[in-house]
Amino acid sequence: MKIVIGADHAGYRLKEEIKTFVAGLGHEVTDMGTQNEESVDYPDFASAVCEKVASGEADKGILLCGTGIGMSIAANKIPGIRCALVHDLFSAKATREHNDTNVLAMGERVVGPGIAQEITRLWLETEFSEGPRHQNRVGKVRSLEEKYSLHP
Ligand SMILES: O=C(CO)[C@H](O)[C@H](O)[C@H](O)COP(=O)(O)O
Repeated sequence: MKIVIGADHAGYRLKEEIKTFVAGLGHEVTDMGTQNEESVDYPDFASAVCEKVASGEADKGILLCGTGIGMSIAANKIPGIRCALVHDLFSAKATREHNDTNVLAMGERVVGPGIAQEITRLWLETEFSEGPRHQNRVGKVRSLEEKYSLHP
């Protein structure tokens, strides 16, 4: 898969770990920065990553910041993005199966690199459950996006 990854200063070190890990799984990884621990603003990197996913240039995105919260809030503002903030293996699997998430957010100040790698592996390898109830619900999420982008 084509994976695009990005982080702010508080997620930079975890980004470097996850980038190497994902490339080692055989995926093509594009790094949208940041490239050091100097203070930057997470929405800039959330949008850089999510625009590539929303346009179809990348299959999935991974975002890292201190908590993952700011990244996930910003990512979910972008049409076509379903981003999950995940810090456990159960949610990593469930959010692919139930929500068909296309962006994963994690917090470097919350989880260590070992669990973050296993979350990433499970999230990347889990398919969306094609069951009609999940398709229906994801369809309703898309409808909300259309409704509120027309009537902010
Ligand atoms: O989620 C976040 C903000 O909601 C991120 O954790 C940021 O990385 C965090 O705010 C950075 O904080 P800092 O004090 O500027 O390092």
